[in-house]
Amino acid sequence: MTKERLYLYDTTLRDGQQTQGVQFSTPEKAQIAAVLDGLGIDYVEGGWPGANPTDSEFFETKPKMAATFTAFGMTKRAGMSAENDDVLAAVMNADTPAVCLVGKTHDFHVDTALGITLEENTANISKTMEYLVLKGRETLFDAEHFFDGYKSNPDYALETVLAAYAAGARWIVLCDTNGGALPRDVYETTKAVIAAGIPGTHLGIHTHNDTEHAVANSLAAVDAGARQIQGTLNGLGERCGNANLTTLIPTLLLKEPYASKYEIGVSLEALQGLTRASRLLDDILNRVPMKQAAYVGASAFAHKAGLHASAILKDPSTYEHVDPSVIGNERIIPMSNQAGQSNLRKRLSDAGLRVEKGDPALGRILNRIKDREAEGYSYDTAQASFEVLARQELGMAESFFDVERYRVISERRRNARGHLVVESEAVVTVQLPSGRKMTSYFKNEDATEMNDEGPVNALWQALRQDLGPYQDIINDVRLVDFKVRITNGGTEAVTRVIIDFEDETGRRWATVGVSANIVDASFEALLEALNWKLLRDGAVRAA
Ligand SMILES: CC(=O)SCCNC(=O)CCNC(=O)[C@H](O)C(C)(C)COP(=O)(O)OP(=O)(O)OC[C@H]1O[C@@H](n2cnc3c(N)ncnc32)[C@H](O)[C@@H]1OP(=O)(O)O
Ligand SMILES: CC(=O)C(=O)O
Repeated sequence: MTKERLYLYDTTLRDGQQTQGVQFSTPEKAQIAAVLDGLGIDYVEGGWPGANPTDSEFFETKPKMAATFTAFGMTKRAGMSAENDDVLAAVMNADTPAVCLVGKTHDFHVDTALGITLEENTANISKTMEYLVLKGRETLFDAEHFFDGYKSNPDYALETVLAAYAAGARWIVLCDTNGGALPRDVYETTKAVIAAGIPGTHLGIHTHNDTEHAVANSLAAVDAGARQIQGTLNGLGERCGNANLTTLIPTLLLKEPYASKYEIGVSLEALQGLTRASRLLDDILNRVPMKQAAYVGASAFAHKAGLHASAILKDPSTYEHVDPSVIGNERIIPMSNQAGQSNLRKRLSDAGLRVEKGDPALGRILNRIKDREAEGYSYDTAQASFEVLARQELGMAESFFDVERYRVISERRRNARGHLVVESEAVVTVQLPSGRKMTSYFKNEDATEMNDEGPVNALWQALRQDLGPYQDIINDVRLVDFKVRITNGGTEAVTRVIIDFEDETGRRWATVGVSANIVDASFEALLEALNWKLLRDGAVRAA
C-alpha cells in the first residue's frame, strides 16, 4: 500500500516562545532549529520577524536547513494595502521560502478585536494571500479560532478559509486557538471544510492543550483528512501549550493505523534521537524534564511495582507499549516499597551482584529497603545507596573507616570593609585502620560574589581531605547535584537529601541521606558516596 505523506510543522520557536517564562536567545533558536531539522521536521517556523529584536536577529542569520524555514506574521491590517503594511513588510523582508500568516475566521473576533466588517476581513485575507503568492512564497494561512468560529457562524468561517485557498494559499491551517475543542468537534469540522472544497492535502491542524486534547485533536483532524500537523517540542506553547510533537512523532511512526497509512519526514533512525532532543530543550530552558512525559520521560519505562517488574524480566512487552530504545529512552526497574524480588534481582545484577532466586538475603534486603523508605529514604534514584545497603546484607561491604564525629559552623557577618561574608568551617574525625585522624576545612566566602559554597561543602572538603590509604581512590570524586526534600518519615517531618557525584571516568552515582537536620542528612549521603566509590574501585582495607 502506498503511504500518504503527512507534513510536520514545528512552531516551538514561535508559539513555543509564547509560553510564560520562555524567552529564547538567538543562539538557542539556532540550536533548537538544528535539532528539529536533524529530526526531519518539514517546516520550522522561526518566529515573527519584526515583532522583537531576537526574532529579527534570528531571521537575519539565515539559518541553513533542509526543512522549509518559515516566517510568521498576521494578515494585513484594514485601511492599508499589503505592500504598505509595515508589520507585514518586516515579515516579508525576512525573505523565507514560506510565510505563515494568522487571520481572523470567527465573526465575534472580527467585530470585537478588529472592529471591522466581515466583508473587509475576508478581503484583507484574500489580498494578503494573493500578495504572498505574487512574491513567490509558499503561503500558509493560520485560520485563528476556526473551530469556535465554525460553531458560531459556519458560513462565515468557511468563507474566510475558502477565500484564502482561492487566493492561492498552499496550506489552510485550522486553529483551535483557545484549546477548548474536543476530538469529535475537530473531526466533524475538518470533514465539513473538506466537503466545502478544500482538499485534505491542503489542510493543516494547529491545536492547543487547554483540555489536554491537543494531540488527540491533531489525530482527529488527520483521521478526517488533514495532512499537516503543527506542534511543538515537549508541547511548549501559549497557556497550556500546543500539540506535543514529541508525542505525535512516535505515535505516527509506531501506532496503527498511522504507521501503515502515512509517511512522515522523520525516519525510524532519527526517532532514536527524540529523547535527546526533548531533554536538550529542557536543558536550554533550565527546566527539570517531566518524568511522566509520554515516550521520552525518565519514568515512561520505569517499572516500579513488583508484579510489573517480575513480568518485564520475562518479556518486556508484558508492560511496555513500545520498546524504549526505539525513541532513545531507557527501561528502569527502580527499587522502592512497591518492589518485589524480581525488581531487586534485576537491580542487583545491574550493579554486578549475582544473587540466586530464593536466596534469603533477598528478603532481608527488601525488608530493609521497605523499612528505610518508611523512614523517609528513597532508593528510586539513589542507586549507589541501594547498592551499599544490598552489599551490607550480602556480607560484601567492607568497612573502610568510621567517622567518630564531625562539627560544622556557619557564620554570616559584615567584615571590616562592610561586605557581607558567610564563613563555613568543618572538622571531621575519622578512625582509619592506621589510627585516628582529624581534618578541618575553613572557607570564607564573600556573599556578594554569590558563591554557593556553604556548610555542606565545608564538610565535604574536610571529609575527603585526607583519608590516608584510600585518598588516591577518592581524589577525583566531584559533587555535581544536590536535591533536598522535606518528607514525612514515620510521624516526624524529616529532610531527605539526594546528592549526585561524578568521577573523572565520567561515571555518575547518587546517594541518599535522611535526618531531621539537613546538614546531617547531607553528611550521610556524602559518606555513602565515598564508601560506594571505595567498594566499586576495589579498595582493600589497609591493615
Ligand atoms: C493566536 C496566536 O498566537 S497569533 C501569534 C500572536 N503572537 C504575538 O502576538 C507575539 C508578537 N506580537 C507582537 O509583538 C505585537 O503584538 C505586534 C508587533 C505584532 C503588534 O504590536 P502592536 O502594533 O503594538 O499591537 P498590539 O499587540 O497591541 O495589538 C495587535 C493589533 O493587531 C490587530 N490584529 C490582530 N490580529 C490581526 C490580524 N489577523 N490581522 C490584522 N490585524 C490584526 C489587533 O486588532 C490590534 O490592533 P489595534 O491595536 O488597532 O487594536
Ligand atoms: C495561530 C495560532 O497560534 C493559534 O491560532 O493558536
